[in-house]
Amino acid sequence: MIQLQHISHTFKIGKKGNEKGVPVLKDISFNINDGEIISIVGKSGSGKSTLLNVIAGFLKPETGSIHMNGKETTNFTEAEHAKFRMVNTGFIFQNFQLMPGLTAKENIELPLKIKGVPKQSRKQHVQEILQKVELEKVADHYPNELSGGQQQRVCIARALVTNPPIILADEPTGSLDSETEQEILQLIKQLNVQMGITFVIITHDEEVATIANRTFRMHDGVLKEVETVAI
Ligand SMILES: Nc1ncnc2c1ncn2[C@@H]1O[C@H](COP(=O)(O)OP(=O)(O)OP(=O)(O)O)[C@@H](O)[C@H]1O
Repeated sequence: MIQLQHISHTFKIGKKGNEKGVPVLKDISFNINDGEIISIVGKSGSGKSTLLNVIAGFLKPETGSIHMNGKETTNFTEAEHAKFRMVNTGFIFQNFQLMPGLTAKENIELPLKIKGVPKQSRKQHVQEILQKVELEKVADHYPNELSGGQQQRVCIARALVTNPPIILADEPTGSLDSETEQEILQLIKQLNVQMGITFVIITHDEEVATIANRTFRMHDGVLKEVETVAI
C-alpha cells in the first residue's frame, strides 16, 4: 500500500534574497491499495509530476509523510531511496528514456545488471519478459529501429524486469497515436491483472484515466478523488 498524509510542497523561485514561494502540492492525503490502477488527471502545471516525484522519493516534500509497503520513506536518505526503488518501484516515461546505444534486449537487461543478477539468470528473465510484452521479434533492434509503441513496450519491460510491486507511469501514452495508446493501455491492464502490479498513472488525457480502478483529479495542487457512479 502507498499512503500519503498531508503532503505539501512549495518551490522557491527567483534570485537569492528575493525568492518567491510557489505552492505546488497542497495538503494531499490518499491511499493506494495493492493491485490497484490509479490515475491522476490534471491540466499541465497542476502538480502531477511533482506528486509522482514525491512518491518516487526524487523530491522530499516540505510537510507530510509517505509510507510505501509498510515502510515510512519520508526521511530516507538518497541512498536509502535508491535502494528502496531498486526493489519496489519501476518507472515508465512519456519519452521512453531508452539507452540509444543498447538493443531492446540490452535495455531490458540493464536494471538486472545494475542489481548484480548473474548472467544466466538475466538472460532467462529477459526472455520471459520479452514474451510477456510481445517483443521477441525485435529484441535485437536498437531504439531508433523501433516504433513508438514498441519503444514503450521496451520501457514497460525494463520497468517489469526486476519484478517491482509498484510501477509509476508519467504520461505513458503521451507520445503515441490513439491506436497504439489503446494497445499500451491494454498491456498495462493485462500486467495489472496477471501480475498484481500496482500502477500509478499520471495523465492529462481523460481517455487514459478510464483504465484505472480509481481516478484522482489534480487542480492547482489540490487532489480530489473522482466519484465513480455505479450504473
Ligand atoms: N523545480 C522546480 N522549481 C520551481 N517550480 C517548479 C519546479 N518543478 C515544477 N515547478 C512548477 O510547479 C508547477 C507544477 O509542475 P508539475 O510539473 O508538477 O505539473 P504537471 O501537472 O506535471 O504538468 P505537465 O502535465 O505539464 O507535466 C508548475 O507551475 C511548475 O512550473
